[in-house]
Amino acid sequence: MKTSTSTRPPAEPVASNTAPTVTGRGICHSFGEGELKKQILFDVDVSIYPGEVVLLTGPSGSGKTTLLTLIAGLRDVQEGQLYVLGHELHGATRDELVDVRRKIGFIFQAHNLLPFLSVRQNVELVFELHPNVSVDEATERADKILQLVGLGDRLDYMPDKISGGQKQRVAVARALVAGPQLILADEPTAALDGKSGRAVVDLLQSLAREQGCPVLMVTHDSRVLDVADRVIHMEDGRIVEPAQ
Ligand SMILES: Nc1ncnc2c1ncn2[C@@H]1O[C@H](COP(=O)(O)OP(=O)(O)OP(=O)(O)O)[C@@H](O)[C@H]1O
Repeated sequence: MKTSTSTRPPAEPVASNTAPTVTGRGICHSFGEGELKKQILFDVDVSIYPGEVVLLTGPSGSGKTTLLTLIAGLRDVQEGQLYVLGHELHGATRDELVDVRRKIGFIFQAHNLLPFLSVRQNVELVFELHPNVSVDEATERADKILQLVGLGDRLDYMPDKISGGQKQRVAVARALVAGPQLILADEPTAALDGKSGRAVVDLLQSLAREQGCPVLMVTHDSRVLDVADRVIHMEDGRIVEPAQ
């Protein structure tokens, strides 16, 4: 696995011989049927390389979340080619999609913590998708990553007893705990004040880089633009800035 340190310069050029983690070519996507059918993505090309932090920006409704959920294997690819972590998602079976999702860490605006599970249990839950990881190992790995995100003293707290920023850090820990090969984040700082939002993206950047996996983050938050190695800008379902 590629490793990097905090001294790694931002926007380090990606070696041209590095295989992309994500390659999309000619992706089109529509919602609805018949007369109500509306095309949302038009011929989108996108590449994401190991180790980079890429921001996906653009006005509301421009198709950012649709693209992110396609890459996540959460929607069927209708048209175009989309390779994620070596899998072609167009025409992929359910099992293949589950396999891809297992390798991806997701962070959403609403952190989606389960209110009846403790901080530690919310993170351990990820291993439900990894039956080869024992309960003891799941606990050990959850505790370790929660220490890393600064929540080692909140392991047994319930979500309603921690702050919004801490909840989002639990969500980051959950996204990273299984050693993902790609992190997809949709507006991870939207619900946070400036300081907490900054802490979350800094953490995401440094931890993601330590684990060597790329981050693709949808954001409207101009306060976090500086974490980007690259910005992909979308308008009306098209990428208007070069994708690579
Ligand atoms: N499940 C769906 N069914 C029908 N239309 C949808 C669906 N999901 C999204 N859309 C439409 O697709 C368009 C793009 O939505 P998308 O969520 O991808 O945009 P976005 O750029 O992420 O916007 P925002 O920044 O507001 O989250 C919007 O017009 C939206 O209404």
